[in-house]
Amino acid sequence: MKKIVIATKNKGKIAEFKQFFSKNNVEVVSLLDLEDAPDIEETGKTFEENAALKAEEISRRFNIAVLSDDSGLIIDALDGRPGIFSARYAGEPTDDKANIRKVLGELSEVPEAERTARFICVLAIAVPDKETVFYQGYCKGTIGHTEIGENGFGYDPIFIPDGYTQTMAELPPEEKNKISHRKNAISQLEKGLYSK
Ligand SMILES: O=c1nc[nH]c2c1ncn2[C@H]1C[C@H](O)[C@@H](COP(=O)(O)OP(=O)(O)OP(=O)(O)O)O1
Ligand SMILES: [Mg+2]
Repeated sequence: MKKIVIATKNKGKIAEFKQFFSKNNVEVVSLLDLEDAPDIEETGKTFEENAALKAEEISRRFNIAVLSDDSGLIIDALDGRPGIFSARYAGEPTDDKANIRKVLGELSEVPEAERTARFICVLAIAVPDKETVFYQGYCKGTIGHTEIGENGFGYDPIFIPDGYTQTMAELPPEEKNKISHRKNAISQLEKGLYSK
């Protein structure tokens, strides 16, 4: 079976990548499976820089091709925050529930029409001695008033995708994986790889 190494420790992302790649019969290997995988500091100023840091560090260290995912939530009423700080918005160590509380608190006075947001996913592919390439995907929606739903991860319980009345965390995983920023980035990646 073919393998793909993904430079992430996020179990939610790993589950989604497993679902995406299962249709190609590709086994997903993550940093949780590698011994001595480092914690990579995300010191970049953009999603691209952080995605590159993660993919290139693991690619160099193990001399293999690596995919990484840097993603986050961009809220219009918060001037794009939490953005690249999505994972550590309420401080470190990362706490999804605390991040959600902080966002809902900051939006408490913001009316319905101004609660627009989007998820972004930037994928980087690093190959030893090659230039890193990037693919991007978005998913637009609005931010709800309370957390609802048990599926997914991160900000899913407060994100209502456009065209839906439920939060992303209420959708079955197969449904999220048809419309998500991650799915849209994977589609760009497939287009990019197969058109060359
Ligand atoms: O589909 C999603 N549904 C809900 N929330 C999401 C999603 N996708 C990203 N997010 C949030 C979670 C985290 O707060 C941040 C990603 O931060 P990000 O640094 O890319 O990932 P991470 O630190 O969790 O794992 P890692 O860096 O090991 O890949 O955006
Ligand atoms: Mg991270």
